[in-house]
Amino acid sequence: MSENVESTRTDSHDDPIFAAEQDHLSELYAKLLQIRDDISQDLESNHQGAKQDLIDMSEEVRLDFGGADETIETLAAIETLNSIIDAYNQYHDFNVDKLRRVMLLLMQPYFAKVTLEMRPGRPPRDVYIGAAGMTDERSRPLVVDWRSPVAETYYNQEMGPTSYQVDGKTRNVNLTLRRQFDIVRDELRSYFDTTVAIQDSLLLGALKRRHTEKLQAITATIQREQNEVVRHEDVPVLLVNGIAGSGKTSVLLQRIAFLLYQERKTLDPSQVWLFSPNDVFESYIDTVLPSMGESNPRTVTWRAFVAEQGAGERDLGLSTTPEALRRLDEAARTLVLEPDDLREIRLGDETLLKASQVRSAVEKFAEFDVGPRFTALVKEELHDRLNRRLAQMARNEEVQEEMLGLDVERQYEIFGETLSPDDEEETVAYAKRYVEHLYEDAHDAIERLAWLRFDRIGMRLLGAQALSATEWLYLRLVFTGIGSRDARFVMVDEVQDYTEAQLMVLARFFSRAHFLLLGDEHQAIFEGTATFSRIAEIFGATHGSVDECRLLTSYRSSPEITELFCGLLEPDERRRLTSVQREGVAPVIRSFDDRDAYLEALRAAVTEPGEGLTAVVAESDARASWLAKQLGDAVRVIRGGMSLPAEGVVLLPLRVAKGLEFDHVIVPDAQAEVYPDTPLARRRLYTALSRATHRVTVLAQGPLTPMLSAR
Ligand SMILES: Nc1ncnc2c1ncn2[C@@H]1O[C@H](COP(=O)(O)OP(=O)(O)OP(=O)(O)O)[C@@H](O)[C@H]1O
Repeated sequence: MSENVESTRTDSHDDPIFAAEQDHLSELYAKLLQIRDDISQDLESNHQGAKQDLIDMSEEVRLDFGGADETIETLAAIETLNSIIDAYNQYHDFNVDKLRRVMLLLMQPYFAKVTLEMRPGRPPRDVYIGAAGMTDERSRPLVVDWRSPVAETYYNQEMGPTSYQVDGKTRNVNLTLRRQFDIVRDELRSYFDTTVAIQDSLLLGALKRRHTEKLQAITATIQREQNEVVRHEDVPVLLVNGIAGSGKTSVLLQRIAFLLYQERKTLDPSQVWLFSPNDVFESYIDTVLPSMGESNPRTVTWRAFVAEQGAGERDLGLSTTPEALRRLDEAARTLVLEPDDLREIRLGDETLLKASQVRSAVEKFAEFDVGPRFTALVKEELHDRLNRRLAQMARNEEVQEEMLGLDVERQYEIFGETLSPDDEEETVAYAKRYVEHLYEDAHDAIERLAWLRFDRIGMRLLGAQALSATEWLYLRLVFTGIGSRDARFVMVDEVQDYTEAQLMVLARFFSRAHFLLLGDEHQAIFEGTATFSRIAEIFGATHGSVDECRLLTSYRSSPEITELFCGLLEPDERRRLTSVQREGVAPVIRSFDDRDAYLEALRAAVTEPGEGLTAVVAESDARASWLAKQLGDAVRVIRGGMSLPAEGVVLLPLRVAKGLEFDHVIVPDAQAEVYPDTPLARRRLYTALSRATHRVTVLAQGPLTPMLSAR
């Protein structure tokens, strides 16, 4: 990064600009406090009002199920009561949301201001940008949300004529001032004016701070290349290739917050899926979105996804080849289902549709090739047959008696009313609802395709002894065409660690969703994973087009560390990468001929007093166990499902360390034997070293890996 040009930093109270900005802040803060108090009071009085109304109403309502008339009256009264509660809730939700935004802003009302000439000749307008938006009582903006269209002018980092997009239209404006603030509550600590936006003073301040055990939102300091991803137009697939520490995970979370804001009327967080590498990582990122006032999306690992889909007990399928999936696709075209490929529909001990009935439903559509249409037709037929069977059961007197013998509470639970059938016909109608209630899972089983033995079919098609989870999921997709109709966005972090077959499953499972795929080819730490060009081909085939972005600056690591891990890359590539300049410590790289000296150095490194969190990143799980024995209490072993401590020394295998960061990283076993000069070992070493923010210690037991030189 080049040097900062014409930037001022001030914290002097003699500065009139500082004084004016502090005045503005104080005034705005008072308004925010007022808004907070008004809403709380409103909520409280409404709550009390609501409480009183509800008490009054509920006292009027008598639960009287004596006869048909009384029952109807009681139910009507309960319904009125419910609608009152709903109305309060809606009003309440709006206020609660506003209160949430105010509380967020009271911690830091804004972090930047842009002054814009909206139209030539008109006085310029100051726009203050914060983590959330807030208007005053006359609906004038006090602070605008960082995701609002006009805030783009801040992130664009273009002085003078610039533009932003509103509803697909470009608005041209003139940016005359871009000011950043360091604010805590109502106290202005300093401000920075950037006339030529090159170096970001706020960014340097943020990077100097020691990292915390949880990832932080980067809202105030999103950089230009990152903003292109965060605010990217909605495309079917966006593939981001970024070096270690370039903010991929951060950008991913900001993008989710951006989408939730932009599509707030229609997008629910549950329609956003986030695939993360492991559950330590899941807990590392779980406070970022809530700190921005948003809910977390559905976060899953591949393992959890597979289990959720009912394929959990199989081999995860990490060695499944794309050819195997293509063979399934092809073989399915001429597949003739055999009687043993089908299964009866049962619930507990009760068989609801016999195997012969399932078979005849399948035979009815034998002229269709196996595929979504065939499956939909058979499912419909099975639902019909099940309905007929349930109708038959409803005429059974034993069932009717069982129903009439239900206690009142259970009747209410099932029917929303108590039973008082007048005649035989009505009794049968109730009994129909009763059996539908009892056996509703049978319809689900039909939907889930429980009548197909995928393992048997797949094993026959592939001539294999067993199906992997990947193959099983894919075969089911051959039958259904799609997995999720509900998901709208699927984000995959660390995409370089997925195999082609896994990605083929995801692309097809979420064929209607838009994808954001982020990764770093140099961090592919497993054998046999997909290259970026293959990733683009796979998603191009299912989604039509793939847009690509690059992130080339490292924000995590000091220049010394960035130089060390970038030194492992091809010279061509290395030249394009940069890091943010700040003070750093030279890495320590040492090798030892004898084991005792090595262990002594390792123990010294882990017990050496240091700030923050230190991680010993072991090359494999086996090495992590060996090291745990050697280092004993000096380190805390991190396993799946745990979260990181704020400080101290942890020991974890590379597989778990990926995606995380630490103040100090110790890479043990850096001998040639463990890290030979192979492409895979190079990527593993690059991944381990790039976890460090400030310090790196590399220790080898025997000759050092040829990829590094001692220093
Ligand atoms: N614009 C930014 N402002 C402040 N900090 C940033 C910015 N971008 C990234 N960072 C910080 O840099 C570090 C690395 O970010 P992040 O983990 O998102 O990168 P990554 O590309 O996913 O890394 P990796 O691929 O190596 O796991 C984090 O501490 C993050 O807070």
